[in-house]
Amino acid sequence: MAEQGPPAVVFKGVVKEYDSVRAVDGIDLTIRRGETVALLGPNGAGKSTTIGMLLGLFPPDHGTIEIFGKSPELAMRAGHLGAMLQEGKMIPRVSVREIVDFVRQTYRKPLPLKEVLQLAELTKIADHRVDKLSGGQAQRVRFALALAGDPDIVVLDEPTAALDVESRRELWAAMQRYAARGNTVLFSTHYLEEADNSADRVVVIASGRVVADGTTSQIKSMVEGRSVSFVPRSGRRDGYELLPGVSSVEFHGGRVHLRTTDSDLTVHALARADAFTDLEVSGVGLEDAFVALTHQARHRETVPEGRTN
Ligand SMILES: Nc1ncnc2c1ncn2[C@@H]1O[C@H](COP(=O)(O)OP(=O)(O)OP(=O)(O)O)[C@@H](O)[C@H]1O
Repeated sequence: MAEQGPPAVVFKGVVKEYDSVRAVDGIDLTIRRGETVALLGPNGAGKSTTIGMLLGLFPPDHGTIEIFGKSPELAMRAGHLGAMLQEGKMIPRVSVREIVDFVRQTYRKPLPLKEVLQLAELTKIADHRVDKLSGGQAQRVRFALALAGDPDIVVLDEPTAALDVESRRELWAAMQRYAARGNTVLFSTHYLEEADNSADRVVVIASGRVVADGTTSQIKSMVEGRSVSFVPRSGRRDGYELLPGVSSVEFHGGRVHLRTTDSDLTVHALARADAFTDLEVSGVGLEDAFVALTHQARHRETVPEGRTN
């Protein structure tokens, strides 16, 4: 689809500090209209702070943020943004239909009630009381409230935290229905699998910076190679770094874990030395890529200026 007008979101050199903590440390990020983007990072990476500034809840200390070319405050007032933040208590004694309809009516151009209920998969439980719902159903109600004003962009801060697998699946299906209408979605998550399954693009944040940005397969390929692990036949713990292809060596639980750029060469050399039992060779998953990228970012931080490794 051709892009019309300014991008959905543009961050330029955005910095936010709390006392001595630099929560966001120079983020540059453009999100195109219609993209579904996962903001992926460990605890304390700066995801919630980034989302808070995007929603205009507090301003950056440095840099600029534009939503469709407008400031976050103006974009929020114009109804471009819908948000689902981490946990909020449900009002007791009202039904799903009543709360969704109430919130709809606070907007100038809300989505039809029937459509909101369908998008969030709430039609069957529209008459249930909101304080009697399961965790997953309650999250879908929060999602419906974020959609009620028909926003162009919906922002979800760790929407599936504390949900079971089935509830997560239902919430992602609801989100994908909304994205399929051409809307832009930005969500934060710790669940690497969710980013892999649900997002067009993954932005990895560590220590307040973007450390990787691409499709999940691009991010995986940034951490090249495969993982080879085995139980050493002789109990030997040294010399593995000299094997062909090997880029790192770790020991856990009685096993040797090698990362290698050429698993065939590495395994042949191990076989010639009759060095292993219980061999496993696997590709690098997003989990491994994420840990390695975060580690690289931390390493760069601790390397004195002028050094390259
Ligand atoms: N109000 C605040 N006052 C002081 N420090 C804060 C405040 N909010 C966040 N921080 C700090 O800023 C850093 C980034 O926090 P933030 O909540 O943005 O990360 P996050 O990636 O969303 O983490 P989580 O996944 O745990 O929610 C952390 O070091 C955090 O302790």
